[in-house]
Amino acid sequence: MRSSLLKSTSELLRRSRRGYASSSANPERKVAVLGAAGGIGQPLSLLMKLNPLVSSLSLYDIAGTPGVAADVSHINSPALVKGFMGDDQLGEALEGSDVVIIPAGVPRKPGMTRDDLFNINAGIVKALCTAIAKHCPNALVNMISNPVNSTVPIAAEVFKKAGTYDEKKLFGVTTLDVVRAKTFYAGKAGVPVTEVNVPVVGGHAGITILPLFSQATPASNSLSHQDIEALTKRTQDGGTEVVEAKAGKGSATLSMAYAGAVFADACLKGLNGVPDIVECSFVQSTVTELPFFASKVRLGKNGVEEVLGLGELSDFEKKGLENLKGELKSSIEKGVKFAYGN
Ligand SMILES: NC(=O)C1=CN([C@@H]2O[C@H](COP(=O)(O)OP(=O)(O)OC[C@H]3O[C@@H](n4cnc5c(N)ncnc54)[C@H](O)[C@@H]3O)[C@@H](O)[C@H]2O)C=CC1
Ligand SMILES: O=C([O-])CC(=O)C(=O)O
Repeated sequence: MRSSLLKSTSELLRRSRRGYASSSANPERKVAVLGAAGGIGQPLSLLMKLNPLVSSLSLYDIAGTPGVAADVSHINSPALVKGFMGDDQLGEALEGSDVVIIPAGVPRKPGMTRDDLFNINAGIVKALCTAIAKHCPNALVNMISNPVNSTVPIAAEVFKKAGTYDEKKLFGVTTLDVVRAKTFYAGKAGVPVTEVNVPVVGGHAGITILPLFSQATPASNSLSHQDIEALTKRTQDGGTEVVEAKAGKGSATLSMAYAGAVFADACLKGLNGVPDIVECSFVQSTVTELPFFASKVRLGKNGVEEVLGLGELSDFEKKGLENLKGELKSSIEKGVKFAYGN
C-alpha cells in the first residue's frame, strides 16, 4: 500500500515536471479528429482519449463515428467524447477546438506513390480546412492526410483566402519519419531506443524525407557509411515497407496513430506553456529557399515559437538536401495551384 502510494506520487511528480500537471492545473483543451473512423483515426482517437491534457475529444467522419465515439467514450479517462457524422455536423465538431488532427482521406495501395492520392485527398483537405477557417480559425492544425508535401500548402492557401492564415498554426505531421529513424537507428547502432533522438528534415515522401543520422544521439561510431546509407533508405521507404506488407489493405495506421498522438501531445504542451517542446514538423519555413520545409520546431503558446535550423550536415546529407529540393518544390507548387484553381 505504502509503496504503491509512493509510486503513484512519484509518477505524479514526474508527469507534472514533464507537462502533465494534475488536470486542475491544466486549461481545458478540445481536440478534434477528422477522419476518426479510419485506420489511423480509430487508434488515434483512443490515444487522444488517454491523454490527460485533453478535456474534450470531438470525433468526426463522413461515416461510422457514432460507433467509434460510443466505444472510446467508455474508457475511464477525463476527456469527454462526442461523435459527429456528415457535413451537417462538421461545424459543431470543430467549434472551440484548440487542436484539429486530420487523418481523413484515402491511403496508398502497393505500387502507388503518395502523390497518386492527390486527386482525391486534395479536395477532402480543402473542404475540411474551409470548415476549420469558419468554425475554429485559431486552432492548431495537424495535417496527416497525404501527400503532406502538397496538402499543407493547400491548407495554407485555403486559410489565406479565408483571411485566417497563421503560419504558426499549420503543421504537416512528419513524426512517423522520426519514429522510424529512431527505431531503425537504435536497432543498428545497438543503443536503447528510448534514448535515441534523430532529426528528420525536408518533406514526407521518398527522397524528400531526409534523416540526419550525423546528428543522432546517442552518437555511434560503429556505423559505416554503408550503414548510414541503408538506414536513410529504409527511413525514406518506411511507408512503402508497410504498404507492401499490408498487401492492398492500406498503409501505416498503428505507428501513425502513435506518431500523431506524440505530435498532438507536443502541441498541447506547447499551448499550455510547457518550455522546450521541440518536434520535427513540415511548416512554413525560411530554413531553405522552399516556402515549406520540415525541420525541428519549438512549440509554444501560439503554436510555432521558433523554426530551428538544420545544424551541421554531413556531405551525404548535404547531397540529399540538394537532391530533394526539386521534388519538394513541385509538390508544394502543385498544392498551391490546386487551391487557387478551385
Ligand atoms: N503523415 C503521415 O505520416 C501518414 C499519413 N497517412 C495518410 O493518412 C490518410 C488516412 O489513412 P488511413 O486512416 O489509413 O485511411 P482510411 O481509409 O482507413 O481512413 C480514412 C478515413 O477518412 C474518412 N474520410 C474520407 N473523407 C472524409 C471527409 N471529407 N471528412 C472526414 N473524414 C473523411 C473515411 O471515411 C475514413 O474513415 C491517408 O491519406 C494516408 O496516406 C498515413 C500514414 C502516415
Ligand atoms: O506510406 C504511406 O502511404 C503512408 C505514409 O505516409 C507513411 O507510412 O509514412
